[in-house]
Amino acid sequence: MPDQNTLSAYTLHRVIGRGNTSLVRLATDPRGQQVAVKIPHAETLAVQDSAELFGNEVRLTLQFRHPHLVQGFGGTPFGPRAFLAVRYYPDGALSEQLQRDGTPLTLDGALRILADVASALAYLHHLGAVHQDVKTQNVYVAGGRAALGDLGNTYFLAQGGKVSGSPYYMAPEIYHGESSSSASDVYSLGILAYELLSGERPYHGHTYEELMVAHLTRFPPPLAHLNPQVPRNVARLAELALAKRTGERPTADALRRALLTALRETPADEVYETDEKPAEPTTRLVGRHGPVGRAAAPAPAAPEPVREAREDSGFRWNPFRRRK
Ligand SMILES: Nc1ncnc2c1ncn2[C@@H]1O[C@H](COP(=O)(O)OP(=O)(O)OP(=O)(O)O)[C@@H](O)[C@H]1O
Repeated sequence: MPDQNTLSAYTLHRVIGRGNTSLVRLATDPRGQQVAVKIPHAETLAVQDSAELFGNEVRLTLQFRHPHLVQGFGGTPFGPRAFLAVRYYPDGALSEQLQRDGTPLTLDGALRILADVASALAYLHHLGAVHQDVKTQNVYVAGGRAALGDLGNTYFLAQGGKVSGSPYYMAPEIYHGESSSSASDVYSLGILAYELLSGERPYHGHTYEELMVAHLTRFPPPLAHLNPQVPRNVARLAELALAKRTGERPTADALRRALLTALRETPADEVYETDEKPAEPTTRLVGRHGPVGRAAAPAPAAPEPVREAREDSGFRWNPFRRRK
């Protein structure tokens, strides 16, 4: 069986997407299974910061393992043959799906996507990591279930990293140039919740400055006014997620529980079986946010060689085990 961490192991087919960092092609892996292969643009590799972002995405995608993070199969973080093979989503990103369909999600469909993203964030936060780029462009949905992708800006708090985000989703503290934290991800999740549950983003603006003013000074209308069907506790927590002060926001796990309860499920504790201890958060953080829409490079995370996640990853996620 060819080594899944070399690009030559994949048969490349048509281009399915193009982002700022990479070209994405449909491919078949050595087992004949369809995958999406991300290949960095030449310009990405030529600039150290953007090459590091791509390398970071490759390493973390292969390191983390969770049903609601886009699954990585193999990759090479650096060099002219750098690439990342991930699960293929025929409908593309959620942003594209929403634009194409033109119809809003059903209430349960939106609650489910949000519960899945909240679950992925709770996992990252448990490990001491911050995603920093929660938005519809980075959510992928298949069969109604969602996975969060694009870990390029993700970093471990204990190791420090550059703060970044996308202006429509960025928390007030990031606009202030302060450090990001799990609460900043929760804020972005709150924006996503508004968007999916009401069909509208809570804050608008044509420029970075207009969006900054909106995020720093305005409050969105109550979710219940926009969509009276949204369960009361979900609306309350989604509004709290948009609190200007980080300490007033709920955790991703509290949102996950409220969303599952609204879906008439009993939320179980998620147990993360891991060989490694979650990184200890530290107050020392570096960096300021970068230009609109594009992140500065995070500090490299765990200095591990790229591995096939399935066999080697230390993290084992077991949704069925309850914590005593
Ligand atoms: N796993 C996937 N399955 C299907 N389509 C995908 C997948 N990953 C990416 N795409 C398609 O490729 C496009 C570009 O991907 P993505 O946004 O991840 O690119 P990028 O250059 O790495 O990111 P960025 O623009 O944030 O730097 C997406 O909008 C989507 O249409």
